[in-house]
Amino acid sequence: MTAALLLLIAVNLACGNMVSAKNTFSIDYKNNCFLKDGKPFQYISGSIHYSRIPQYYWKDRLMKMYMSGLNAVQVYVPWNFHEAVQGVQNFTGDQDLEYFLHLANQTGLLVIMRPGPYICAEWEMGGLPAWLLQKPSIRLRTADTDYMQAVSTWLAVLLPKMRPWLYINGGNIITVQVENEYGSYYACDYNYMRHLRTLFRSFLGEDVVLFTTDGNTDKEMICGTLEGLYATIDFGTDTSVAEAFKRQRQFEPHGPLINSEFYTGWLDHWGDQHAMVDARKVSRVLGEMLTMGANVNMYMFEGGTNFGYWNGADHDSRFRSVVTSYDYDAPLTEAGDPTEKLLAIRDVVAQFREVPSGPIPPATPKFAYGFVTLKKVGNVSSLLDLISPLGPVKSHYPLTFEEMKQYYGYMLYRTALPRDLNEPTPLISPLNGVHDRAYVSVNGTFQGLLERDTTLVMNITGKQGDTLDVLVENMGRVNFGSKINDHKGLLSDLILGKDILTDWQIYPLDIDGAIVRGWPHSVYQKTPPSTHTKTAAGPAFYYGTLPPNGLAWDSFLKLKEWTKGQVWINGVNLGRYWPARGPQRTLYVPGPLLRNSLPNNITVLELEGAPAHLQVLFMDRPQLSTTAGKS
Ligand SMILES: CCCCNC(=S)N1C[C@H](O)[C@@H](O)[C@@H](O)[C@H]1CO
Repeated sequence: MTAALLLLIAVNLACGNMVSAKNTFSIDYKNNCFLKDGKPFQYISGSIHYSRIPQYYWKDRLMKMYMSGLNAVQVYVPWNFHEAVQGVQNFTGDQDLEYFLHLANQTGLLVIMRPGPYICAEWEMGGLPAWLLQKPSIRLRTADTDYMQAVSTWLAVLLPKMRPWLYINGGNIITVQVENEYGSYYACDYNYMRHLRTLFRSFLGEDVVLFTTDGNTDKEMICGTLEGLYATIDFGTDTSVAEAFKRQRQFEPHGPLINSEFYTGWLDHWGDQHAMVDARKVSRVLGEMLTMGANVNMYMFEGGTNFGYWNGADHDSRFRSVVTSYDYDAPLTEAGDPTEKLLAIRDVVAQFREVPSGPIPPATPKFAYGFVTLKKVGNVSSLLDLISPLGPVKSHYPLTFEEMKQYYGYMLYRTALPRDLNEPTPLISPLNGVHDRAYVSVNGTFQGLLERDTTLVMNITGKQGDTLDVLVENMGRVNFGSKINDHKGLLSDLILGKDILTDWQIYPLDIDGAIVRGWPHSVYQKTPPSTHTKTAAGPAFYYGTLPPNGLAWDSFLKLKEWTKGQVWINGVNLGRYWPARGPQRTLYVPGPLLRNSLPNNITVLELEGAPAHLQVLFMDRPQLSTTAGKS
């Protein structure tokens, strides 16, 4: 053990007893630790995102975290999860943040709150609402007046809700993070961070511990830290603990050592191999940090799911969308099942604090409901009156999702072919303006696709006047780095041969609204759709029912030999599937969304091509790591 490490250990073990004082939580700079009610306190925490777990299961996950020996949980607040539409804030049901805090409190868990306003988290646009992009020139995560106006309005709603939950006010929130890894962002705008510090102090008071988190490099710490905000770092199992905390000490010579995000696993993009981190490495490095008296938050402890359209994306060399599962190879699986990694972590924690006696609550029961054969409803192009009831907006040039004031999901761009295309003719996105994937049909016949960064040209044929339909999918906005101002739709013109395509009819698609209102089952339950080939390539809806069987247990939906699309069960949007690319091959189906005595409505939007068998399979185990190509 190096001298530096020994010194760090010695200093941090010197955290002595102080005068006890009820409901206080502060930093003891003399003894390099937190003081909770005047006594030394070390948090051993795990990240859990309520926005990725059905409310029904919040208590189950929190209990498992408590029984694992944790004394705190770390929570992000995704702004867009609560305010998807500007000015309409939702804190009910799965958005009931205060109920989540109550359950954590009831379970005996303290809370490290991370309200953003930006959170990264592989979440759509890092938690920022897409309606911010209605001002195309907005400079996100800076002192930009329009951005700060929206942030101030949001925090004026959120932070007063958090104030009573502060530990120093009798609640369970012990510390609050300002922004998120700001040092990783290009802007390095100290006025922005000062604005936020003022807002957080004005709503939360002078006594709560405010902190920042950054990667442990000089540049990140220089741009991410600010006077009055305690600087913490994040790192995983492949970083030297001593080196990392030495970096923190450069910015916080005194006070507790803190790793705010100790990566227990990692995220997956579509097309990746499923990321896994060895449990023995996690245990070893966790033990090393706890031996030094450091405070550690394990990111993630329970990952959950990117339901609906909530997944984010990364854009380094190219755009890479994050998968629906946020399993993260975390100690609790996506479905909340304890793993060997959790047991190994609990054994380490038991060396430093008493872990609750008794068993870890078991995995929730899973059930393999078997096969369901679906029926085709029809091609997207033929169903616009149902899924786009407001009808098209006419525009000479294409409009983006944000200009159309639809922020998530899918949008259909329609125009007429300007001339006969007797030979295959290139349809080109010369400025790489398809964000993110476009499914192209002529007169309802699928002819291929364009994809951001990878497929900028495809060939089509047809006759003058034929209907050209371009269905564009928003695959999740970039959540990290300088490209988070990620507009969606057709951001630039499409060229057909040498002609710029114009005179568009742009259909916003409210698929979720139609399905919540009972479509397509309410329409076709009695009279199945008349014609339609059983399958054909191209964007189309399929539907079926899983019969009730007296059980509403968790399950995993496998769409074997389907290509790419979206699934809804009983009106709930389960998220995206893409078995053609992987690594994820099944979608998590939380038992509470199933009905045990009524038929369960299944709706599938297949974007490229359904298999002839039209079957989907409910299994009792997930498949998150099969390599592409295997089904
Ligand atoms: C591939 C680039 C990932 C950037 N994100 C990083 S470093 N991370 C830090 C970030 O604070 C957290 O929200 C998560 O996004 C985490 C990765 O799971």
